[in-house]
Amino acid sequence: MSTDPVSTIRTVTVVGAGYMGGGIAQVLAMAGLPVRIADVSVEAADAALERILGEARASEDQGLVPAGSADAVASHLTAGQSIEEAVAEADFIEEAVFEVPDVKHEVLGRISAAARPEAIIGTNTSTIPVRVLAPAVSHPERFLTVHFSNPMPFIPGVELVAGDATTQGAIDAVKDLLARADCEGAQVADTPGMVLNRLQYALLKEATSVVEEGVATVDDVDTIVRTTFGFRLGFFGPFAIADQAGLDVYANCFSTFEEAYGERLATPQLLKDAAAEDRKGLKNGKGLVEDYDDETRAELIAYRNKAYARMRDVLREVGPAPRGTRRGQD
Ligand SMILES: NC(=O)c1ccc[n+]([C@@H]2O[C@H](COP(=O)([O-])OP(=O)(O)OC[C@H]3O[C@@H](n4cnc5c(N)ncnc54)[C@H](O)[C@@H]3O)[C@@H](O)[C@H]2O)c1
Repeated sequence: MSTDPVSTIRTVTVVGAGYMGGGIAQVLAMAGLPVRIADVSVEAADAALERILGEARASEDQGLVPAGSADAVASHLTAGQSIEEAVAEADFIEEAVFEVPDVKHEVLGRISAAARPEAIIGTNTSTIPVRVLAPAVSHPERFLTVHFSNPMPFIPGVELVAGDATTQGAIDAVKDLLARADCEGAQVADTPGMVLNRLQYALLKEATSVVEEGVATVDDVDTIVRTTFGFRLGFFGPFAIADQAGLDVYANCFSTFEEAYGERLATPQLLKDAAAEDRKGLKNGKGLVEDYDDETRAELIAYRNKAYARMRDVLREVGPAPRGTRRGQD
């Protein structure tokens, strides 16, 4: 028999209070939700609680989170005695144990057996499809991937993936929870690696090829990424960036890529269609996925310029990242 998942999440349990689970618990407790954590043992959960409270205090002392955040975490976060005890009353349970399907199956089975049937269960898996994990859960209509990013207290984006049975109500309840915690959820299809890691790993793969081919050193790759398109990514995604550069420019560049690298970097159909419709992006107001009237265009350019100018200020203030010892030179 199917059960409607809760429509408003008021209490949370995080199972697996390691690096990610600890950060997730911290952020949700900071947002004022009662949060319980559970781990392999009561000792592990207690130790995680101490660690999270210390991290919350340190973040506040460094001015990285609003004043009062550490107290909010201290008053909202508790450690459970066991997975079963910790999940019994929760509206939402987030599983954040090791990225090993068998371990996740076992833990999700225990969570679903002990939780209320209407409790929503999320998995923080980075790569495992929902359809692989859903069989571990009874009432799969309340199960979905809720993939937070690292370091959780500071990165707001969350990927959501519904399984075949997941109800829209469960997705909406999680989106509402995320909004209350100042996070932003985006729903994507059930594929290995989803969107974030597929794009991020594609970048690493191409960066590795560039170095292996002797095109650039690791340092030069990093410098180019940080100082050029990486600069834009805090504000815009790839489609908006293409519109701003000019779709005709992109089409010409893809021709060169296709000639050099073949199918792997061939012109995407979306861009071919745009060229056929004389879509040039911001320059003629006809973009890849949206059109821009003159007023929006002017506002967008002003926003972009302000964003990048401020980005330079932030980088000057924060300074370069500390470096380790280069391998082979120690
Ligand atoms: N580290 C990242 O950058 C990152 C980013 C996004 C998503 N994730 C995903 O989050 C999940 C957790 O990753 P992490 O980096 O926090 O790992 P982690 O090793 O820091 O934490 C895992 C926690 O799960 C606990 N655990 C393991 N088996 C358990 C069990 N049977 N019962 C209860 N607790 C158990 C461990 O004791 C540990 O505290 C993984 O699925 C990972 O892919 C990680």
